[in-house]
Amino acid sequence: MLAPELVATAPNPPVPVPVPDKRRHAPTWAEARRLAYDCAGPLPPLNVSLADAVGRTLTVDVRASRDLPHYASSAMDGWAINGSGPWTITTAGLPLAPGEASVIATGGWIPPGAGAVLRKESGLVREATGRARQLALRPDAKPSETVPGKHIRPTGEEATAGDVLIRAGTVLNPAHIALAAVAGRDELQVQRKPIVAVVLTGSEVVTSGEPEPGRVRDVFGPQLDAVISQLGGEPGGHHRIGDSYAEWLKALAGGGEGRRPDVTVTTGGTGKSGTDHFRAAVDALGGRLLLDGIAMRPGHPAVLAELPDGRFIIGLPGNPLAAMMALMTLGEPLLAAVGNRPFRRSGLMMSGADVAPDPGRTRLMPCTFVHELAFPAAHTGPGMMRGLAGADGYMAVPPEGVAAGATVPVMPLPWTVMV
Ligand SMILES: Nc1nc2c(c(=O)[nH]1)N[C@H]1C(S)=C(S)[C@@H](COP(=O)(O)OP(=O)(O)OC[C@H]3O[C@@H](n4cnc5c(N)ncnc54)[C@H](O)[C@@H]3O)O[C@H]1N2
Ligand code: MOO
Repeated sequence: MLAPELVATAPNPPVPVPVPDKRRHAPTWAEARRLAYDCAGPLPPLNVSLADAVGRTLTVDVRASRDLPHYASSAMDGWAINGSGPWTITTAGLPLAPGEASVIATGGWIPPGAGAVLRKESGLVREATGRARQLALRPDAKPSETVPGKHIRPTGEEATAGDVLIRAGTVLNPAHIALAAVAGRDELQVQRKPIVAVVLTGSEVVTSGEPEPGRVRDVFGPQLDAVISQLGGEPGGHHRIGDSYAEWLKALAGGGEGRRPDVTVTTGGTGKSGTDHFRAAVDALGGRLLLDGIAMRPGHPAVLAELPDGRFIIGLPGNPLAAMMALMTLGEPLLAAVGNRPFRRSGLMMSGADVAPDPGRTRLMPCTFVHELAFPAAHTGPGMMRGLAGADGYMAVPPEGVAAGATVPVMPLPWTVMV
């Protein structure tokens, strides 16, 4: 559905990102995406078992260390034969002299001297008292049944030693894993996925049932791990805190239970009220803000920070749609960079509707794709989920707006394009 402009570029090494200057305008949506990609470098690779390698990206070519198959084998149940018959049946698995045959099963090793395999349906065994059993070609069998090489799978038929079987950069599917097993591998070297922890804030948030007035049902807990996985991350656990500075500091410092995350995503607390502690906690931990606000709506208070230990922190605003648009803007490129994947450029689609100008900011509008046109969805207030739930992607409408029929940048949603 997306236009071919949705192309990828090669990963770049991380580039130094200047500390945001408060006097400067907030970066645009496009600048914020690029900055989130450029600020991070890929994690080192790791070796995993074949079972754990599916869906991961291979980092070194898998080559055949020897010919595949590594021995000539029978393609049929029958007899290995030497010559054109009749044959004397001898012990299986031993070299065959001219005029000898021995029983062989499909996949069985072809003994030295065997020139072909006669399949069971084409042979006739004659019992001979006091003598070895005799094998003959059935009168109705094709004469070609005994030509050299018949029903033999030769050595190296699938690959020659040194052939590249799976290229580095391949996202491994189950058949790749099976091929690696055929090549004798027990482990594969793959790109490590970033571990992404979530810190959910807000003392008004409840996690089950229908909340009282003044309380809200948590929209992030149920969806974030799935989205993180779809963006190429490995969910690293949830931590719920209230609105106190001490809780924020402890949560961002980490060091508690579980694996050390590469990225922490926080929800809420990006505003400038007394209960919004993101910036103060990052500062107290010696971290720096790489980005503080984006010229877009919704999601403008989004923040991106880096701690001295190299951990990235993405601060999502509390408003549900604003948070998810901020995650698409910052999380998608950051996880791509850390996961050694290319930067995803936006596609271009024709807008199905007029969208009015909104000077100074990009509007991120969940949209549906109908007959190659992108239509803004309904129910897309910053606090809503309904519009996003029915959307195919989101439009990034520039400040000057867009007329129906004109092209507009469009991005897929993580669940409409899997990584
Ligand atoms: N005076 C101003 N007030 C606000 C501004 C502003 O510029 N000046 N910006 C507004 C915008 S835009 C946004 S977005 C929010 C950002 O708020 P925070 O990131 O500080 O988030 P909170 O204040 O904690 O919560 C905002 C909103 O989101 C709800 N929320 C939080 N967590 C959850 C959750 N897990 N599930 C569902 N809903 C959640 C929370 O209850 C609030 O309604 O600030 C605006 N205000
Ligand atoms: O911009 Mo807020 O981020 O609309 O909800």
